[in-house]
Amino acid sequence: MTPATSYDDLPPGITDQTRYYTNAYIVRDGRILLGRKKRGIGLNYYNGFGGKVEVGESSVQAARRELEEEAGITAPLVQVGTLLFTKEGIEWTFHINIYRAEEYEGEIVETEEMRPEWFPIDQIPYGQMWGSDKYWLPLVLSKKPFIGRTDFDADNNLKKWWFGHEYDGGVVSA
Ligand SMILES: Nc1[nH]c(=O)nc2c1ncn2[C@H]1C[C@H](O)[C@@H](COP(=O)(O)OP(=O)(O)OP(=O)(O)O)O1
Repeated sequence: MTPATSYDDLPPGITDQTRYYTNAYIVRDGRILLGRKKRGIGLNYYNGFGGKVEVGESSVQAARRELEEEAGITAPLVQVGTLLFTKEGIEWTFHINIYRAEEYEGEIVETEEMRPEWFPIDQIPYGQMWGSDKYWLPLVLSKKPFIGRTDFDADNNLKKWWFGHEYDGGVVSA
């Protein structure tokens, strides 16, 4: 059988190891719910709520579980994008499905992992977020399905990126 990938043919920066993650945003009444990360990679960055997809789970099941674990709420999440994230020194690619919802149930709570905070959508703290989010979060807000790739160095500086989405009848790079 032909292998799915050949090392000779891989695009630069990609390995054949992939790990699956999720990231979810609640957008409601002109505001977006972000969480300030309290531990791990991306400490103190504002982000959506999400994490690793566990064995036996679908991506959307993982997204719902992580939202509940990290913010205490449930929501009818719909996928809006996919991000391939690489970081120098990490040998796998993070495949992150991005979700959004306009409604939620439950009471938003601070957890061990995240401190939730609402931001007006014209005051998103991009300076305290992963460097590529300013390019693709607007696509989440406008519900434009997208796919993208972001390559970071070991110090979390954004080195290269590409986002594609469809609009006005064509596919463009944002
Ligand atoms: N908003 C974002 N923009 C971006 O460019 N990369 C992001 C991102 N959110 C997460 N990533 C990347 C960086 C990070 O190393 C990886 C996994 O992110 P997470 O914060 O979800 O991981 P965690 O290790 O906290 O997962 P769990 O422990 O399962 O919650 O995905």
